[in-house]
Amino acid sequence: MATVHKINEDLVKERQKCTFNVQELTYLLDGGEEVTKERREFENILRNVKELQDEVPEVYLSHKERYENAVRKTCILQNVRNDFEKKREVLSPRNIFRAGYAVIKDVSPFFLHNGMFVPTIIGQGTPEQQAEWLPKAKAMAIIGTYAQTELGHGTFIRGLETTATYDAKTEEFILNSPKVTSYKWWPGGLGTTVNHCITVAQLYINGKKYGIHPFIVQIRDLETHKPLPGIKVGEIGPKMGFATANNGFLGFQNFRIPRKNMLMKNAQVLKDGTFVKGMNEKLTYGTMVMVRVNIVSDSAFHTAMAATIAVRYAAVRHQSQLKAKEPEVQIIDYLTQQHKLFIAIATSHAFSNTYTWLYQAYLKVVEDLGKQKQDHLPELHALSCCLKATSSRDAGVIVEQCRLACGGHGYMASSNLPIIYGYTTAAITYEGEHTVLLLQTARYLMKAWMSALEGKVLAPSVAYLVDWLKSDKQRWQNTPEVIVKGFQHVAAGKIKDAFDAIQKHVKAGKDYEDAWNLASVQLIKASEAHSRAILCDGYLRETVRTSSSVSPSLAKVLNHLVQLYIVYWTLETAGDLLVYSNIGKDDIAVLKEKYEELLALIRPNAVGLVDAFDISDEILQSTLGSYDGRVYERLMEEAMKSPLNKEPVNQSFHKYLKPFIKKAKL
Ligand SMILES: CCCCC/C=C\C/C=C\C/C=C\C/C=C\C/C=C\CCC(=O)SCCNC(=O)CCNC(=O)[C@H](O)C(C)(C)COP(=O)(O)OP(=O)(O)OC[C@H]1O[C@@H](n2cnc3c(N)ncnc32)[C@H](O)[C@@H]1OP(=O)(O)O
Ligand SMILES: Cc1cc2nc3c(=O)[nH]c(=O)nc-3n(C[C@H](O)[C@H](O)[C@H](O)COP(=O)(O)OP(=O)(O)OC[C@H]3O[C@@H](n4cnc5c(N)ncnc54)[C@H](O)[C@@H]3O)c2cc1C
Repeated sequence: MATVHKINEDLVKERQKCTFNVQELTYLLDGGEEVTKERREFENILRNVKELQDEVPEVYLSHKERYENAVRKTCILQNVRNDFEKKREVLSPRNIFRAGYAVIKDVSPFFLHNGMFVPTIIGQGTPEQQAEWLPKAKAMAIIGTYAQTELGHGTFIRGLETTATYDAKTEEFILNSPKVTSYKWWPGGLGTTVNHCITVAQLYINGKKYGIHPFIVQIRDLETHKPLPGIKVGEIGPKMGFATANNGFLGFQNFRIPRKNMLMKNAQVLKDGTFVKGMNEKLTYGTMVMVRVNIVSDSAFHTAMAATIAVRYAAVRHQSQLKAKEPEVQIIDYLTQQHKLFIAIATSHAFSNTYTWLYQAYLKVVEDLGKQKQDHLPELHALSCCLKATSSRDAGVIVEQCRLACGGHGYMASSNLPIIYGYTTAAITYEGEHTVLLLQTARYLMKAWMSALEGKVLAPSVAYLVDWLKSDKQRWQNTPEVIVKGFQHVAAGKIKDAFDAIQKHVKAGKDYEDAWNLASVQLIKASEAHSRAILCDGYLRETVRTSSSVSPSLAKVLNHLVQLYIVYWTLETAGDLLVYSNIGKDDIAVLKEKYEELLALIRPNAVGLVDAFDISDEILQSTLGSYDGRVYERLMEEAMKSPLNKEPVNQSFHKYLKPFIKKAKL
């Protein structure tokens, strides 16, 4: 029987202080009691699968062993999931995503299968193509990835070099990688795991180029798993994180695939080689939009993980005295510590709330596209780009801040903060590099500004530009609503400045593209300010909306958090607000006090708030963040698992140290 340990006394006291019902918040964050129950049930089943327990911590395994262990466990996870779904409803994607962390300590080599391969078949395939591949893909009879990026190009996908040349005689496409730079590079699972992939390649028909399109390609034999003739595939080697994601490379040499393997929901190639244009060529980029929306939710979860670890640790850890002769204080009682941590909790809530409405906006666009309507696509693209960019970047900063807040122990692999940092920061680059996505949004903002000047009606997310042009700056008040308006004024002001900068360069004789480049630092600043205004506005609206349907005690805490988020960012961007809004120095002084008050109000609920994220110890994988707070015991237990502690004297002593010391004595 497993030993039951006492909960750390500080944590017991913290939980007693909590002023709201933790369970109620968990249900709210999950999207309902049923979702929480389903999640807990599934996590509980996984907890009891003996084969999923690691005898040796993964960190001590070699690169190869780690990968093999990840494949082994991912297969078990998939089987457990299949059994679960036979008896009950299909698990929600978010619940399966979360549970995955309890199994694979890092990133699953199957990650891109569910994350992008299946969604691309759904989003880019015709009904016939879906009927052919989806059942096999969903059952994992075929395993795939999304192979777009190449050694030479990740951002500029119109420049991809892999070619798919149509041969009307055989009704096949011939895939080729003409140069080293045209090799696919990065796709998760490609290294040694998958047997299929979506390959994004330049289409050629009768010598004419028709741009990039997605193709389903089988790359390995289903029986032997050997690469098929004409395929060169392998793993790209160790990275900063993503140790078990099995990222790979792929090259083609006259590799033939049938015509039906081009995903043809949008553009089509007919048997005779006739090219039929789709409604909008950018719909080929659809999977990326979906993933960018999802990354906002992932950023919320990664922030919640880091906050849970660092807040529980801060409640358990005592260090230094506030007053002489008094006991050492819990580090969570240092205001500077609260400053580092409470924003982490609020940020996770801000991203969850943002994801809720952004996902609905995404679903609406997908529904509209089904009716051949694409009016809201540019707005969704602009929103998904800047919110993916800002949420992943903020999450990276927050995770690192949480690590720093744990002092030396945060640097231990067993805290799990290094691994969380590895996959959080990867998201800043993948699925559209940070700056590049901000510039995509800026493109939309410049057009919106022009429309505003022309007096046109604007899409809701940029409607504030019209208000800004119409009215004088509002009289400042230190209320969340007026501060959000202030953020919109900052965004509008920066958008205008960036627009004017471009115009100035154009007037001075520059090409528009050069003028754009010369103004691009201002453009990304405008995009960032727009993101912050959207985040604050959406978070405030969602909180007001949910507050009416939850208990008064919970509504109060949610209100503290949203205020903290808004006031934190007011103080962080005070310089901008002073330039672009009516805020005064005195208002900032008042808000500094308000911020300190909010920290004090949140303090008694800090542990309750991270408990409400309901991240089990198996998912958290952290010596510092476990529910029972046995920080020191766990650190010691984990240290004892080091292979270097398995023998009293390591052989290197006899081989190297002893002769070295002897020589030194002579
Ligand atoms: C089980 C255990 C689990 C453990 C998991 C642990 C950790 C993981 C954590 C979270 C991850 C969760 C989910 C994620 C799932 C998978 C992700 C994993 C790995 C990442 C995979 C990848 O990275 S795939 C490759 C992604 N690549 C990119 O994103 C490339 C970026 N580049 C582009 O998108 C484009 O090239 C571009 C947009 C920068 C430029 O395109 P271009 O064609 O040149 O267009 P422009 O000339 O700039 O613009 C023209 C016009 O088009 C409009 N437009 C552009 N894109 C879109 C679009 N997508 N939709 C609509 N419209 C678009 C643009 O606005 C312009 O319009 P205007 O002319 O009107 O201005
Ligand atoms: C962990 C991880 C997993 C990944 N998984 C996959 C996968 O499964 N499938 C897949 O296809 N790809 C994958 N990728 C690749 C990823 O999508 C690309 O790395 C990403 O899109 C960035 O492209 P890049 O590497 O070419 O960077 P680059 O575009 O070369 O960026 C380098 C620098 O140039 C700047 N830059 C580039 N273009 C511009 C511009 N127009 N204006 C201003 N600055 C610019 C960028 O801001 C950046 O600072 C993965 C990457 C990582 C890190």
